[in-house]
Amino acid sequence: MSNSKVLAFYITICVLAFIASKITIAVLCYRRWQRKHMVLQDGNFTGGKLVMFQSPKLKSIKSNTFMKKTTKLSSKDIIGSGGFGTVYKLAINESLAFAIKRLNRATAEQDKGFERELEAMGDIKHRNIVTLHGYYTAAQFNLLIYELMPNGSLDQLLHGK
Ligand SMILES: Nc1ncnc2c1ncn2[C@@H]1O[C@H](COP(=O)(O)OP(=O)(O)OP(=O)(O)O)[C@@H](O)[C@H]1O
Repeated sequence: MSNSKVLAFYITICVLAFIASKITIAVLCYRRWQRKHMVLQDGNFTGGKLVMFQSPKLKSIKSNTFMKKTTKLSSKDIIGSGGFGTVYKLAINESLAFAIKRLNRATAEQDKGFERELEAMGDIKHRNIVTLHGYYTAAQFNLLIYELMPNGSLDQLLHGK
């Protein structure tokens, strides 16, 4: 091999190594950023994935505790239902409770509804708008984890149950 070819070979190797190292650093930084923005992330709950956004309220809750209580929800915990799903009250302890909205995944439209709600509510933070704390997604259903409004809806307040 001529000298120029050897030189070109080394330069190519150096450029490729440089690009690979940059990509590795970018991936590691992105993963670190993702971890920082989630309190809990677990892919092992009956094949589903739980994601809780970072908030002081959730710091003390373990993902196992949260999921164990969620799987025990039954019809007696229902606090409402809308066009897309059923809403349950999930009490973690005496001072902490959430509203869990369960959306079935029977149709593509239901999946889209979940994604739309997640995108819209995940981006909003306002004292007059209920906070979305996270979500759980599994093969059969999706859950949206909301701050519980203990006094019910404005509709209920105005028109009764
Ligand atoms: N965060 C919450 N805290 C307390 N109750 C809630 C909460 N979110 C929903 N609910 C109750 O569950 C009911 C259904 O809510 P949901 O968001 O599923 O539907 P909706 O917004 O009323 O209607 P649609 O799904 O058709 O837009 C509400 O009317 C309310 O009574």
